[in-house]
Amino acid sequence: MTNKRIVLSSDHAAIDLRQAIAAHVAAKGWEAVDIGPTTTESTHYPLHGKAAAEKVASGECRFGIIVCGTGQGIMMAANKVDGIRCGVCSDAFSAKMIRAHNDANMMALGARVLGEGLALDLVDAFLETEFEGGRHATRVGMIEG
Ligand SMILES: O=C(CO)[C@H](O)[C@H](O)[C@H](O)COP(=O)(O)O
Repeated sequence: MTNKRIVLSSDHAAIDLRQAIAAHVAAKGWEAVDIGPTTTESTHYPLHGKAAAEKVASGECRFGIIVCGTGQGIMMAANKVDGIRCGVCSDAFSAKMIRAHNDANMMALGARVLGEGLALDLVDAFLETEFEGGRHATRVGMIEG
């Protein structure tokens, strides 16, 4: 894989977890493109989900990992950007399957849902799983319309 960049963003609810994920993926050999925010001042998750999604959709980054309180709101915002397939994960099976069957290019996590250890395991499961293609490619194509 030539593009080893992962964009990370969050809202105020998830600064610490986002920064822990950035350090974790960098230690695994990825280039972490952390687009903030850097303070815990209250902000709006749609802005940060969209900004990260645009870096994936443009090809600048291979994957995106986005975090808010639950992961749900920032996932909804990211999925509004053409070409983005983002799922919220709280378990390792789903983190693998959104890659294997759905060719997800982004993952959303909930900082008010997950402990850091589990969140980092989910990140690893996502990044270490390849898309299986075949019948799943047909279905992913149907998502794109
Ligand atoms: O958008 C969310 C739900 O999907 C996130 O959990 C946000 O982080 C949350 O709504 C922020 O809430 P706050 O009371 O403004 O900190």
